[in-house]
Amino acid sequence: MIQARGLTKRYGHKTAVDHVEFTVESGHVTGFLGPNGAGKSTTMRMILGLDRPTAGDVTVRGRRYERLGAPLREVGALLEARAAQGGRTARNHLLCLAQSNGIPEARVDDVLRLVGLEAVAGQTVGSFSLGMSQRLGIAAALLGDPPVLMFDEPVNGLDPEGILWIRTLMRQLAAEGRTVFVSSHLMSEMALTADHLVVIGRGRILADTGMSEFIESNATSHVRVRSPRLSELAPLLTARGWRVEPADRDGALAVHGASAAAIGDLAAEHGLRLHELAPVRPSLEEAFMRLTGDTVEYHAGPSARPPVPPGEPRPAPPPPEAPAPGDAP
Ligand SMILES: Nc1ncnc2c1ncn2[C@@H]1O[C@H](COP(=O)(O)OP(=O)(O)OP(=O)(O)O)[C@@H](O)[C@H]1O
Repeated sequence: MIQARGLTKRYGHKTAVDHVEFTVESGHVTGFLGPNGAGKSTTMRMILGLDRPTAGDVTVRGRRYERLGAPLREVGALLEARAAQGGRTARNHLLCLAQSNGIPEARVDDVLRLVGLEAVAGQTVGSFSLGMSQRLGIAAALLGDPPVLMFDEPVNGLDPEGILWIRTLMRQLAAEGRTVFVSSHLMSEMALTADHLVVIGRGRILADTGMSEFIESNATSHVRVRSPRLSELAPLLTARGWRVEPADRDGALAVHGASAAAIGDLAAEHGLRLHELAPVRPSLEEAFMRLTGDTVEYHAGPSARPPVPPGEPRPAPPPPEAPAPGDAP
């Protein structure tokens, strides 16, 4: 279990983490989400004693990191994939870690096998791809067979097979009763991996809740409807008080506030054929964007902005640019 109480970190005038309270329970994969610069890495570094809190504290299994007798046996972490010294072989890198933490040599071969790096164990770490470095970092985290594991962006650089592997591994580690705390910006991946979420924005906790509760309380579902007679169907739907808007493709409608059955019945009553009637569950991405929208510090330009979720007011289009001298009218 990881527990933060009043955890605060200031860098000069910048408050990176602001009186944060949360508990990461064992037996679950807990996702740690937040926009860029929200304070995730700073929090993770404080958990691992790499940064000292300005106020408050954070404990792993009831003790601060620096008070843990054999840290690698208590908490394993992947923070920086490229942290290993480039001149060492993968096996030597792990062996040094094992020897300085009283871990038997046989465990090095176990974890190399577990992460699929057995065949390249004799290669220098500097020659590794990002994906191989990620696997090596995960091997180091698992070396002490710890009950608590933390991964910062673990799927970064992994190919689809690697992503599936780490997802399965994390779920398996949690099923064994371990505490698994993982940050990622990949919402679709997080939705498949985590069952609990801690969400941070501008250094403050915005949510600490189960995955489905988070999605349900921050986004709404709708029904996607396609019909060759949409122009007749749409007014009937709005007359029932259901909110109707164009869906994002195919000329379909997104209907909010009605079940698929109710829409189907209404269409049948009026003899209107339907070509699609599909309940759409809101995604983690949609829920995350709605909750954290106000806390995002670094916005992309308009063309790079993600589509506005259904039901949200759309931003006004930019005013037309004045034609440059010489432009064709
Ligand atoms: N050593 C430091 N000195 C000064 N400011 C820092 C330092 N480390 C982090 N910060 C600031 O603290 C805030 C939180 O940073 P942090 O790296 O924890 O965010 P993050 O949620 O991990 O972001 P990302 O998703 O981009 O990795 C940011 O505004 C960052 O610029």
